[in-house]
Amino acid sequence: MLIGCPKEIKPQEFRVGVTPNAAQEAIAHGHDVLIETGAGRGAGFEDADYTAVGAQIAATAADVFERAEMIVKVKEPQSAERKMLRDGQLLFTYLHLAPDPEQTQDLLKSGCTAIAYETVTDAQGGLPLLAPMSEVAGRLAPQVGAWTLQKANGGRGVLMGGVPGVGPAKVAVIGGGVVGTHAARVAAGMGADVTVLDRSLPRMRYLDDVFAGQFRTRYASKANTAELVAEADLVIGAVLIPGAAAPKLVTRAQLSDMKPGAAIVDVAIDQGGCFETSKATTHEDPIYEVDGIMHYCVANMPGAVARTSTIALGNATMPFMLALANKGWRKACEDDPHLLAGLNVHAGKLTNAPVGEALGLDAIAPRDALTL
Ligand SMILES: NC(=O)C1=CN([C@@H]2O[C@H](COP(=O)(O)OP(=O)(O)OC[C@H]3O[C@@H](n4cnc5c(N)ncnc54)[C@H](O)[C@@H]3O)[C@@H](O)[C@H]2O)C=CC1
Ligand SMILES: CC(=O)C(=O)O
Ligand SMILES: [Mg+2]
Repeated sequence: MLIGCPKEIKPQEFRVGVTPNAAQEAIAHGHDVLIETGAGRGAGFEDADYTAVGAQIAATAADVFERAEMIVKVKEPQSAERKMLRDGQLLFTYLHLAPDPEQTQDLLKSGCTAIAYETVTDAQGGLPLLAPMSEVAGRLAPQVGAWTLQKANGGRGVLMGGVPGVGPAKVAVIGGGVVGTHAARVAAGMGADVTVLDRSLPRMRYLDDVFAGQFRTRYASKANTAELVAEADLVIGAVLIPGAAAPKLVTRAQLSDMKPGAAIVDVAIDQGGCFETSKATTHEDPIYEVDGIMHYCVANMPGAVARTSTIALGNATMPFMLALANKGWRKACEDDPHLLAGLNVHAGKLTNAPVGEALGLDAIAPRDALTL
């Protein structure tokens, strides 16, 4: 199979979908790999690193989209990229369709087969292709939250760890999954006073067992969430209902109960965000203020640490990319229900129920798409 990897064009997105290591493995399996010139540079990989393992370099994205049977990317295809997708082409990348009706319509119209990293599952109930970027975004969240809290950025002027004689910042993390756990660990490591809110008792038992003494857990009832949000210097949004639009857990009215200059980092923004006042921002202009509360809502946070993120993502996507290339998408999905769970669009049909529900569109079962 010819595997194509264009350069990412989302603003300030420096990751790349195929690493030289992944290219080398695909070539060893008998496939061809076509990389757009400069695609890896932001992550520290030069064209020569790809040609050294036998990959070809394309001069333009158009060339990659025209020739490749499977496109492997990082971020959802942008409007210009969607115009280049064609009938029968396989797309393997993050999609985040639930909050994005325009992209959904374009993918349906293109006739492509699109497998979304964020809805591929594993046997433990996890999301193996979201997890590495959730680890990165989780660990970045207190770092960007600490920066947002600085006075020059409109924040309250509170230092995460305090100093001797002055107490630390209070941090509330809503959602104790992968993002939430890594955010809580780093915030606690910075010396902050951290509480994680979740609705899953097994998850909170796990967190309590492993992180007792580092941070606390509270059940995410409306009342507990309201209380902790009002007390917090920094609130980190980290909830997920896989595939679905994020539930809105903090209303605009609640901002007036918060301390002026407190900060919100809504990591769940890629699924629409869990604060009513969240709207996606970019690394170029990451923060904005609503009712005295500073919001950081960058939908591709891991792009800021592109080298770490690219290698971590490549480690996770490589076995799935190889299965898709070796067997073709139908057989690969037939053999692996977890990869099948990643199928979001095929032949003009939506194949993910939570996305359909979020957008008010019909969705068919992914297994039924295998015979279309
Ligand atoms: N902005 C960015 O750059 C990035 C965003 N993300 C996003 O971060 C979000 C979280 O991802 P993960 O941690 O991997 O998901 P996860 O599935 O590991 O964790 C989500 C947690 O939310 C909890 N939850 C669900 N509904 C809740 C509610 N109403 N109240 C409290 N807790 C609730 C679940 O029990 C679970 O523990 C996702 O939207 C993901 O796409 C991930 C990576 C990068
Ligand atoms: C998960 C995601 O949206 C990202 O890594 O950009
Ligand atoms: Mg997005």
